[in-house]
Amino acid sequence: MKLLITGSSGQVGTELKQQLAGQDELLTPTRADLDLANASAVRAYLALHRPQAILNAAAYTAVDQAETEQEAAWALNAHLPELLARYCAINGAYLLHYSTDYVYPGTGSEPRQEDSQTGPLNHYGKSKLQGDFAVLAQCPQAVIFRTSWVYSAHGKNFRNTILRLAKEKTELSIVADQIGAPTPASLIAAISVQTLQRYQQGQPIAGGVYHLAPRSYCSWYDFAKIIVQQAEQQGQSLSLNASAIHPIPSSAYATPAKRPLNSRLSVDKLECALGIRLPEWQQLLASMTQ
Ligand SMILES: NC(=O)C1=CN([C@@H]2O[C@H](COP(=O)(O)OP(=O)(O)OC[C@H]3O[C@@H](n4cnc5c(N)ncnc54)[C@H](OP(=O)(O)O)[C@@H]3O)[C@@H](O)[C@H]2O)C=CC1
Ligand SMILES: Cc1cn([C@H]2C[C@H](O)[C@@H](COP(=O)(O)OP(=O)(O)O[C@H]3O[C@@H](C)C(=O)[C@@H](O)[C@H]3O)O2)c(=O)[nH]c1=O
Ligand SMILES: [Mg+2]
Repeated sequence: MKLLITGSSGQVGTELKQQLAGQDELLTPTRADLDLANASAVRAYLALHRPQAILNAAAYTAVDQAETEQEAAWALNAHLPELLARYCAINGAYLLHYSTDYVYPGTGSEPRQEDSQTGPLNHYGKSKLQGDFAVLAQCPQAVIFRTSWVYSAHGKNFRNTILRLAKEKTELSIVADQIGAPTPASLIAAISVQTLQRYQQGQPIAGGVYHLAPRSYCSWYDFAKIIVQQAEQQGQSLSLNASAIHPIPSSAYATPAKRPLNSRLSVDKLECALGIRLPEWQQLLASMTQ
């Protein structure tokens, strides 16, 4: 099958490319090959290459920058998914799309279900929610994985930021009142491959939104502490001790974009659809070797 992976240099895209290598015919255009913010260039690319499935791992993910670069965020997060979904609907192609916990308002303390009320607090979340609506309106068979707090060995993510800061600083203050689930890009890719295989075997899971994250939760503060403890255990030379990481409320950490406090995602729907049990975040982080 001819597969298009967009954003193949990103965290999720890199893992998808690795995990799908050799199995299918892969199209993995870079930004230099194709500017995904340019709708007519994307239409021409699709018309030329005619993929049979699209894994849309491209996005505008700079949350604070999206407050001022709204047009760029909307081009990638809302308009591109709509265009890809229309192509898939017209051409009978399969679409896997990725979304975020930031589409929810973060109220309460219960895990969110896929049909829970949305209400993004920032422009990144608003643009992603618009993308989700557009995908399902154009192509109801599409699968949207809403994930959270993505990290991988390579790329821009919280784990790499903390590992860098742990070599530069002796004290760190990290928000302890935002709760969610850190998700390795490799897990997202593995579940995506499984979902694609179900489609290829003629047994696709139902179209719609699924939460894709580990089944346990923590705060960014908890996550930072374990990241540093793990680096200490692996013998990395750090200037920061895990006991010098201090919990702070979000109100003490000013950022241009507001973040949700409760990012707990219920993963029952995905576990049931695929007949799997998702791991806990601690177990997944422990298996990171670099
Ligand atoms: N990161 C996170 O914490 C979370 C991410 N998600 C969602 O998961 C998905 C994957 O995210 P992640 O892997 O972290 O994203 P990354 O930011 O790591 O990667 C984004 C990708 O999109 C590409 N891209 C962006 N703009 C353009 C453009 N104009 N033309 C061509 N390529 C472009 C980037 O290319 P280049 O390398 O050239 O910049 C890169 O390959 C996204 O839908 C995201 O919203 C959901 C929850 C959490
Ligand atoms: C570096 C640092 C961050 N923080 C806080 C800020 C923020 O609330 C939290 C995480 O920081 P980040 O900049 O990684 O957060 P952010 O970029 O908002 O992460 C989000 O990215 C998008 C793409 C998503 O879809 C979300 O699921 C989520 O992963 O930690 C501190 O409290 N102290 C620090 O020293
Ligand atoms: Mg970020």
